[in-house]
Amino acid sequence: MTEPTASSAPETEMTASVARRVAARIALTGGVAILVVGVVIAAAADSIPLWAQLLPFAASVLVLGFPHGAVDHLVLPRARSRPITPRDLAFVGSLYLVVGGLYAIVWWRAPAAAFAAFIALTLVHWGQGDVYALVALAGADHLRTRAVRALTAFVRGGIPMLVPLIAFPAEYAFVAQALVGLFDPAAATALEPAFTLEARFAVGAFLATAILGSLAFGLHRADDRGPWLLDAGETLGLVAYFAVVPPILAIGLYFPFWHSLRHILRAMLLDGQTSGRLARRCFAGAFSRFARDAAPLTAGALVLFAVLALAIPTTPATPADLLGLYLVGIAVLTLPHVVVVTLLDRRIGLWTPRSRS
Ligand SMILES: CC1=C(/C=C/C(C)=C/C=C/C(C)=C/C=O)C(C)(C)CCC1
Ligand SMILES: [Fe+2]
Repeated sequence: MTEPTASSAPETEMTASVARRVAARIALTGGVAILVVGVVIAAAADSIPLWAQLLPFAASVLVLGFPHGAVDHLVLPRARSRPITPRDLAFVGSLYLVVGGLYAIVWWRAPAAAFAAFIALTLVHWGQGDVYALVALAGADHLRTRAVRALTAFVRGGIPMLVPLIAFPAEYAFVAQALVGLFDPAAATALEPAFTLEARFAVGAFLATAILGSLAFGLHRADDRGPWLLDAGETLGLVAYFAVVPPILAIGLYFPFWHSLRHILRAMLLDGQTSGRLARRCFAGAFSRFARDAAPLTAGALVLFAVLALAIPTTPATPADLLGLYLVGIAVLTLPHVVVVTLLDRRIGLWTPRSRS
C-alpha cells in the first residue's frame, strides 16, 4: 500500500520503492535513538529539572515538530499528483481557521473538556501515524483488516497518552493543570478522578489487553515475520520508554523524533524530487528541500502562538505556563492537521484494506 509520488522528476517505481525502504530505515533509526537516549538519561539522572525536560519541546518548534504540520497545504495535491492551486491553499487555510478556531473556543469555554479531547485526539493521531508507517513503510502484512489496524492505532497512540498516566500521575496532573489553568485555575479539579489508583489500574489493564491482543492477533496473521517483529519491538520498546522516562521529556523527544519524523518522511515520499534524493541517500538535500517547503507556515505557526499568548486570560510567566501555551497551541493546530492526514490516509485506503478476514 503506497502513495503515488509526484512526477516533478522522472521517477521509476523502483526509485520510489528504494526511497520507501530508506524512509523506513530513517524512521526506525530516529525511534530507536530516542528510546535509548531517554532510557539512558532516566537511568543516569536522579531527577531532571523541569527546564531541562522542556528543551526538546523548545527545539521542536524548529526541528521536525512544528514543521511536520507546516506542509499540510502541499501534501494533498502532491498525493493526487497535481500542481498546487490557490484552491488547495484556500481549502487548507479555511480548514485551519474554522476547525482550529472552533476548538480554540472550546478551550476558553470548557478547558478541562478541551484537555480530555486533546488527549483523545493525540491518541488517535499518533496511532494513525504509526499505522501508516507500519503498513506503507515497513510493509506490515499482519495488519490486514480494518479492525486490527484500528486496534494497533489504539495501542500505538495509547502508549504515549496512557502509560504516563499510569506511571507518572503527578506529572500528568501537573501538565493538565498547566494547560487548563491558563484559562481557569480551578477547572482542572474535574480531571481528578482520572488520577486515582482505580482509574489508572483500569486504564492499565485495558491497554495491556489491547497490546497483547494486537500482537497475538498480528502474529497469527503474519506471513512475513519481519514487520511483525518490528511492530512488537517498537510497541514493547515504547511501553518501557514511557514507563521509565519522565513524561515531559519522554513526549518532548517522541513528538519530533518519532511522530513528526515519520510524517515528514511520508510527505517527502509524495514529492518526486525529495523522494529521489532519499533514494540516492542524499539526506541533506532531502531535508533541506523539506525545510524550504515547511518554512513559511512554521513561521505562520509562531505568529499564531504569539497571538494566543496575548489572548489567553493569564500572562504566561513560568516554564509551566509556557509548556501549557505551547501545548494548547499545538492542540488547536492538530485538529485540522488530523483532517488533512485522514484525507491522505483515505487516498491510500489505509482504513479500508481489501482483506476483510
Ligand atoms: C507533555 C505531556 C503530556 C501531553 C502531551 C500531548 C497531548 C502532546 C500532543 C502533541 C501533539 C498532538 C502533537 C502533534 O502531533 C501528557 C500526556 C499530559 C503527560 C505529561 C506530559
Ligand atoms: Fe502529526
